[in-house]
Amino acid sequence: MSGKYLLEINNLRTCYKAEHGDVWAVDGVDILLEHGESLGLVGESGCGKTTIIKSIIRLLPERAFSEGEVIFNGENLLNLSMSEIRKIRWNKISIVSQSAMNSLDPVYRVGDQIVEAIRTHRNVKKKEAWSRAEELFELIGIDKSRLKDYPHQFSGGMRQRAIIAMALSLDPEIIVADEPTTALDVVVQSQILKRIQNLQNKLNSSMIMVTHDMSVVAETCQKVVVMYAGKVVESGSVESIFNEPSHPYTMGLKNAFPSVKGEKIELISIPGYPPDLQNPPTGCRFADRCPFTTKLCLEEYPEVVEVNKNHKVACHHLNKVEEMRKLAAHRSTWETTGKELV
Ligand SMILES: Nc1ncnc2c1ncn2[C@@H]1O[C@H](COP(=O)(O)OP(=O)(O)OP(=O)(O)O)[C@@H](O)[C@H]1O
Repeated sequence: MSGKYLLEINNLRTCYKAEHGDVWAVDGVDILLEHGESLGLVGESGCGKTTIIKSIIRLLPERAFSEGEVIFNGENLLNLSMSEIRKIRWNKISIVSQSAMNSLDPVYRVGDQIVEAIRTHRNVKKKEAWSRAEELFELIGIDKSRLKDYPHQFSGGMRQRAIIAMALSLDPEIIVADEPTTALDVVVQSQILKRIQNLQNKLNSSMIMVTHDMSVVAETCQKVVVMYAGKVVESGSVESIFNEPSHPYTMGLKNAFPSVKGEKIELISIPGYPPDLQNPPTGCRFADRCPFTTKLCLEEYPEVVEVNKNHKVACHHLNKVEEMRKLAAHRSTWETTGKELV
């Protein structure tokens, strides 16, 4: 273990080479993850969240490449050979993905699949691996007798918990949960998120939670990174970002999801769509959807400024942030997108 950070992503840029031109889906992203910390990577569909994860563990398609640094335990993962990266994937950085529920093989008992996963990476006897699987089922709250069941005998929520057990089976240093609960109903979703959070605390592993839902982040994370169109627009502690959102996009995202504390707030969605990443604007990428856009926003990409301890924002209008916050809470504000309101 070296350094303060377990994972340090510096100026990560990832490009997909498509027929009609290059798509820089991730464009200059910095992320710092500390030991034992849980970080929420949040933003609308298509903003580059999954691309960041695929870049970290080098699972990009052939016609894609990354630049920059992804330092994990002192090594730049982008420079490792495929055989070296395979030793890290799953073993040290494990993924619970969007489609994980379908990744259990229907013809094998769930327990055997966990045992198999453990024994592929660790030189242990079957019996020892089975005890580990029992221990993990206890941790995720499923009776160990159910290890003998087939996946179809599990509910969706149980299947997802079994996948989490599998992801934890090798004591990874980082658990990446990529939209782990989107396919589940709200009640099960909340139970699973609580469980993930408890487990992460108990095991003291670090976590990256990828989601489009701000309330999921509020429930499970300590730190937040808000992405928009391939760039980080705001990052900081959950308290800081929720109490004092400083980028209009974060303010908009907060409006769009029900409060986890159950406070009644009016849900307001952000009108419009993110820009085409094949031809991104020169200025702030959120400018054409932002109610506070000025000429400067259209012309120059804003610098990242630290507004509070470890709370960083890329917006030209931080001098009027309080006024923006007040206005952003009203639906009418978002109906005037593109007109200088402050
Ligand atoms: N294989 C690919 N070839 C070309 N472009 C791609 C490819 N995969 C993703 N993209 C583009 O990269 C951008 C980022 O996609 P990515 O899947 O990382 O976003 P995301 O935030 O994870 O979205 P979602 O929440 O929908 O998964 C999108 O504009 C997408 O169209």
